Amino acid sequence: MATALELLEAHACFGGLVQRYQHYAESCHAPMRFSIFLPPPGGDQRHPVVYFLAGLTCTEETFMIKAGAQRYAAELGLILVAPDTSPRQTGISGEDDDWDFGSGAGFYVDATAAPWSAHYQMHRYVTEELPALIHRHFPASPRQQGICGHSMGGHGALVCGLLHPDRYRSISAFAPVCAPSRSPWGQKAFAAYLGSDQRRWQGYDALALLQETAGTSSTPILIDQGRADPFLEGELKTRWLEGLKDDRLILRWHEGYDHSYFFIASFIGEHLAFHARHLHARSAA
Ligand SMILES: N[C@@H](CCC(=O)N[C@@H](CSC=O)C(=O)NCC(=O)O)C(=O)O
Repeated sequence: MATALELLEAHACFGGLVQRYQHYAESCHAPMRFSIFLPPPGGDQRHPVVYFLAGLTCTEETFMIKAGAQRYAAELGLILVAPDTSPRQTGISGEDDDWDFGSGAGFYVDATAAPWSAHYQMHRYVTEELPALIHRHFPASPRQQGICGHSMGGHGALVCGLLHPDRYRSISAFAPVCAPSRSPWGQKAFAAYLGSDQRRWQGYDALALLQETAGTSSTPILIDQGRADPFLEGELKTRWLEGLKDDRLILRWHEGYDHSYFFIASFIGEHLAFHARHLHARSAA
């Protein structure tokens, strides 16, 4: 049976449309919300899709409201999809106690440890259930998907893209948590969602996956990082990527930029152009 989509709001935007929806997610056994930007319609044309995974404390609204991405997506003919960052109101004890854990902090993993495993299946939701739903209900091209994210969502974008090279043709990230199994945010989340066996964490660690897939995957990756980001040394570990010498990876440093959406807004146009270049190239191939 096709999933019912409940429209929560809709706004005209740059000749296209921003909409926000709620639906029941089978993977999370919970209602989930997402925002979508649909570019101006072009006949029967199906559009490439860029998924944006937001960071800690964000919702499905944050990117659509703060990043200023719609002007670029309208020009490039891209659909943008921004899911919420976790299931909410699941009834799990303590889910709302911390800003960096539980609600708003799903870390884009499939939890294996109780009680989180009952609902926190964000990896499957983002990589399987949501794309299937988007392709069913919107003029999206299933073979032209890119994925982008910020901070916790930057980790999510790198991990989803690296684990599923067949599903995502381009990957980009702003200030990603590059090695969550060695950062306090990631360690707190992974210990609860995946259990204490740290070998399991490696499957969701972008740095480990970059090393593991070097030479076997060619998905292009763009990462932007501000040098004035207060989380750079403690949480993000972006400098560790510099040693990789990975041909897939473009890592750009920006003097004076911090961790905020002002940083994202400054470079989102270049990220979407990067995705459009690779996704449109695929359509022609
Ligand atoms: N509340 C925290 C800061 C939370 C924060 O900075 N969240 C970032 C993502 S951090 C990594 O995933 C964010 O995107 N916030 C939303 C926004 O609108 O800026 C604190 O007080 O330190």
